Amino acid sequence: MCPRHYAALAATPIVDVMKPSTQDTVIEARGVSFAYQARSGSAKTPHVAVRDVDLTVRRGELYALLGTNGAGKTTMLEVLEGHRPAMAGRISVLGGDPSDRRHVRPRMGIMLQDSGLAADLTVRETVALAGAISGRRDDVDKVLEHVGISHRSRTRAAQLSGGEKRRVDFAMAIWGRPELVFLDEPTTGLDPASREALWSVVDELKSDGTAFLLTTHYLEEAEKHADRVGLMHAGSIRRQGTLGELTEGGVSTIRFVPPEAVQGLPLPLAGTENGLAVIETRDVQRDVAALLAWAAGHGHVLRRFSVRESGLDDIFRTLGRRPEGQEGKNK
Ligand SMILES: Nc1ncnc2c1ncn2[C@@H]1O[C@H](COP(=O)(O)OP(=O)(O)OP(=O)(O)O)[C@@H](O)[C@H]1O
Repeated sequence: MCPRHYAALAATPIVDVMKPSTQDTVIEARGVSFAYQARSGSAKTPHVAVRDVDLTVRRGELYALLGTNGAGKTTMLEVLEGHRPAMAGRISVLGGDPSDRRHVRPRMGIMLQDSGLAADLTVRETVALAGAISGRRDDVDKVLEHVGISHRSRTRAAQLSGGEKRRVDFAMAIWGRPELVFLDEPTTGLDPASREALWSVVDELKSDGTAFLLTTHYLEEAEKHADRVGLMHAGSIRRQGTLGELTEGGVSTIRFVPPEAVQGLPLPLAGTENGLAVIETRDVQRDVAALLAWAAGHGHVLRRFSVRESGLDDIFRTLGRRPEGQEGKNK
């Protein structure tokens, strides 16, 4: 779409509901755009935060929407949650219009970046109240236990730590095991054990068929738990696919402390880093085998030997580099 088209977006908010392509499709977005209206000043050009995004999330799948700061991830989530009307494109969430609260509320859980808990309510009251409004049934004590916050059930929200508040937010989102859960940076502020506990609940619900749409800045969490990943920059999805598809053909690195007076390495050195020799490879298995055979044959011990596969962070670094207008359309 041309910039002039985007300039017209803010005048015509629409929610064009589409029929999902398959029975398993929980979220389907085609060509979705959203622009924030300029509030003051002479410039009336809206700020396009999401442009022409295609995205599909299927039953039992975790889709991670990753990207640079200000890329438009939260805005896209808010459109799909039904909190902001898309200004172009077509959407189906749970087979209907995400702004139709009666349709989606009983089937969808949302963990916002900052939910703003009522300071005066206890943990138990907060989760029970959110559960009652959700239209889904569950047992408050079981839910608190499930997310590891039952020891604070009688504590008022105002007295909770940041990480404890996140667990309460998570409890409200998964109440009643919804079909679809939005997680906006769910593990920010959680210690490593609490993160692991949250992911084990997500994995369990996923295996039961719950679909998740996640945003996070923790790439390693997306690498570990996402079935598919979309990488966003400046409002568009620049790359989209499984981790394998996204990292295919990427460069992996082998590192080790070079043996004294090393000579005749079977592979070229890419350089050294903090005293470690670094070898870059596109065929890890072949090159690791060659290196270890060489070391064994010459009686060398390769201390601190490690292999780092090409990952999302490698793609991330190149995200902002693609010239505007030349990026491929997401799948
Ligand atoms: N209420 C608003 N009014 C105007 N512009 C906004 C508003 N909220 C967000 N924006 C702008 O829209 C763009 C996308 O913001 P958004 O919060 O969706 O990005 P994000 O990818 O979630 O960022 P982050 O990773 O930093 O949380 C940014 O340029 C931001 O400044």
